[in-house]
Order: sequence, then structure tokens, then C-alpha cells
Amino acid sequence: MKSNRYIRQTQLREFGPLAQEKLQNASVLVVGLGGLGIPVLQYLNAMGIGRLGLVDNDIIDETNLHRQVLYNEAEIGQSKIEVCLARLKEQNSQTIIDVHETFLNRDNALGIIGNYDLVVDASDNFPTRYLINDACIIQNKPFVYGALHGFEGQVSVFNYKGGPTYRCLFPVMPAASELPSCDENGVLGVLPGIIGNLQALEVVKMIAGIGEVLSGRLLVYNGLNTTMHNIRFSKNPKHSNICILQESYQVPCSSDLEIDALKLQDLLQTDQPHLLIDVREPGEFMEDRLESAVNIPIGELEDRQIVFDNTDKVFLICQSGIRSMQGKYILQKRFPDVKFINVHGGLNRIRASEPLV
Ligand SMILES: Nc1ncnc2c1ncn2[C@@H]1O[C@H](COP(=O)(O)OP(=O)(O)OP(=O)(O)O)[C@@H](O)[C@H]1O
Repeated sequence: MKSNRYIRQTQLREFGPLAQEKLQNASVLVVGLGGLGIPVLQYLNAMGIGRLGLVDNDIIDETNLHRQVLYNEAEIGQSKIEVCLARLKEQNSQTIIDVHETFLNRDNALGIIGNYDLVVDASDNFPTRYLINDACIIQNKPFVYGALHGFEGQVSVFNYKGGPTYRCLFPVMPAASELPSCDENGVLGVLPGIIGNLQALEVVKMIAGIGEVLSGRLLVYNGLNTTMHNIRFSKNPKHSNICILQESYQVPCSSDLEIDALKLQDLLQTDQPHLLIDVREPGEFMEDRLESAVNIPIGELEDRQIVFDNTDKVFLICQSGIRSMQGKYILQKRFPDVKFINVHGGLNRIRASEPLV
């Protein structure tokens, strides 16, 4: 008997029964069953992706519940993958679901990823993200990236039809001191829902062959002022020719290349020559900026001419400290003799500390 299950999406002229059939024939691996992975899986499963792969080895914690909305109170302490499997089966009995009850690592990545058409990175750490990137390059699979920090989220599609990869944008893994500390890992429950849904949409567009895939563009969503910016970037063959996985994927130990945003203003008032580069988009810069900042959007850092004069320190700032950290890597590679310092916490941290007028 013909089912009406997908009729409300097959009715869309640009989508139609053919695209539905493509979803049915597709396989997608989702790495991480947390804040991002759950909305991704619920929608891909509901929309009729034929085969889904789940990877995670975590258990449900009470602090997950405000954003990982598939899990409930009675399931605290239970395996995420088991609970997910049961829920997804209830939701759509036709989907084939593979479970990989493990963390993706250097030894299992190629074996697991090789079985799927594309990968969704819904993890929460840099080693996993770089591992997924490298394994996807080796196996020629696209991967959909999503990341969160505070009220900001990022989405992109890497390695799509030979397009730019994660390393074209962020060549090397940030060092330990450049990562947000544990007490700054807060996330508003709804934000992963928004970012995860954008990831799911990119998956569906790629498989169905509709719309314009977010390849070569980093979408930055700011939940506080409800803005979305696209940062364009291109392929860099230096960073995208990968044939084997690295020996290990670990956050490197680190140095002193970061300053707390609250200390920045004191420092700017000293006589020491400095340059403060704001790597946000021009629209964001016009809305709010520090007085001495010059604006060079992150997408222009690779090519724009920059004059350092006698400056021995260059500070990089953005809204939350994430894009500026990424900008630091781009500039450090271009100008190895200059000291670039990321402003940790960015403008958000400075503005939050100011008294209300
Ligand atoms: N290498 C990996 N392989 C598979 N899953 C991973 C890997 N690294 C992280 N994950 C999973 O990705 C998910 C990320 O979820 P999320 O960012 O919402 O945070 P969490 O780890 O559940 O919670 P918290 O950060 O509060 O401890 C987690 O379930 C985590 O176990």
C-alpha cells in the first residue's frame, strides 16, 4: 500500500518523489548523540533517510536534559546510544539504524566512516573534529560541521565535491590554553537545536541535490542579536591534501598567546605599540567596536595586506573569542615572526562587564 508519510515534503516542486527516493537510498553517520546530534537524528530519521549510523559511548547526565531533548529524567545514567536507538525506531520503523557504541578514534574512524555517504560532526571537541575532517578527506566524503560557543553557533559543509575542508579554514588544532575553560562551557538549551537543524538541512540538500550547499562558507549565527553571517573561504591545497591519519589527535600543549578580554582594555592604555584587529564582518563591526580596532573580516585574513609598523603585539578580537582564535592561526602562518594574541571572551565579555546606563 502506498504511504502518505512523506507527502508534505514530496509535494514541494523542487523536492518531489525523486528526492525522497534519494533520501531513502542514502546513509548518514552522526558522530555524537548530544545537543547537536539529537536534532540532527530526529529530523533525518523523520524525513526518511534510509540508513543512519550512530556513534557515541556516553551516558545521559542530568546536565544534558535542558538541551538534549530526546532524553528524559528516568533515563539519567543510561547509555545514550541505547536510548536513542529505541526512540528513533519508535519514530520511524523503516530506517535502518547502525549503532557504534564507542568513541570515534584514530583506530576505528576510517572503518566506521567508510560505510556511509556522508558524516555529521555533532561532537564537542577539536580532536574529534580534526579526525573526522582528515578521515573524510582520505575517504572523499563530505562532512557537515556544527559548533557552539555561548550564544554563537557555526555551521559549514566541508570536503563537498572536492571543496574546502575544515583545515582550509582552521589549519591546526588550537592549544589547550586557547580553549574555553570548563566554567565557560555554558550553552542555552535552544541553541544546539537551531544549529543541529541547520546541519540536518545541509545533509538533506546534499543528498536531494537541491539548493546551494554551505560549502566554502562558514555560517555564524548569533543567538543574542539574531543575526547570521556568512564567511567565505577557499580551498587551500596545502591543508587539504591528506593521505593518512596523524599519529595522534590531541589538543597540543600551549603557550601564552591569549589574553582575557577584561585585561585587554588596561593593556591598550599603556604606551606599548599594538594593533587590534577585529575579525568580525563589517556589519557587526559598525554596530559595536573598540575604539582602536581595525576591521579585517576573517575571510580576508589570508590575503589582505597588513602593515605592522613597529607593533610587537597584535591582538585579535571578535564577538565571543572563537573566530579570533581561528584568525590567529591564519595570521600566525602568514607572519611567523609576529606575536598574535587572541582576546579570550571577545566583545561579549567586555560588554557584559560594563555597568548598565
Ligand atoms: N570522538 C567521539 N566519538 C563519538 N562521540 C563523541 C566523541 N566526542 C564527543 N562525542 C559525543 O558528542 C556529544 C556532544 O554532546 P554535547 O556537546 O551536547 O555535550 P555532552 O558531552 O553530552 O555534555 P557535557 O559537555 O555537558 O559533558 C556527547 O554525547 C559526546 O559523548
